[in-house]
Amino acid sequence: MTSATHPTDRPEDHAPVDPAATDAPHRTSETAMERLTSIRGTIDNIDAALIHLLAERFKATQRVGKLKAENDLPPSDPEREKAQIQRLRSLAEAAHLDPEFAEKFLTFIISEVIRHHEAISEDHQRGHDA
Ligand SMILES: O=C(O)C(=O)C[C@]1(C(=O)O)C=C[C@@H](O)C=C1
Repeated sequence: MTSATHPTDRPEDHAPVDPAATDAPHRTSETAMERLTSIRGTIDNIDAALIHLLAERFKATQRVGKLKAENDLPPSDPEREKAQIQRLRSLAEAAHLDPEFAEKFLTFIISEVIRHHEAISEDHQRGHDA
């Protein structure tokens, strides 16, 4: 088997390569402050991407919240959450990210989503009771 087709060579199995994170010889002429600034540029780009991804995720979950309220479905789905946690823990392991952190992060986001679902459901009920 060639290395390109090896199952562990999928790009998603590796942490993204940050060229500013290495101590390659060609970078030794840079000062520590220049390197710090360069790495912080990468961090700022990643933080921006995370915000955009979270905004898209919350737009999708707002649609789920409305669908659930209109169809009398409960705000939370523990079985779905169990599957999501298992999936993200294994993705985290493959990406060399702490799976405990990945689980806490997902649980934190989902608890906020459930709060939104409950608010949508209460609004929906109020609309029907009025
Ligand atoms: O998939 C759902 O049923 C959702 O409401 C979305 C979501 C999530 O944020 O991923 C939120 C709450 C549920 O307990 C499970 C998953």
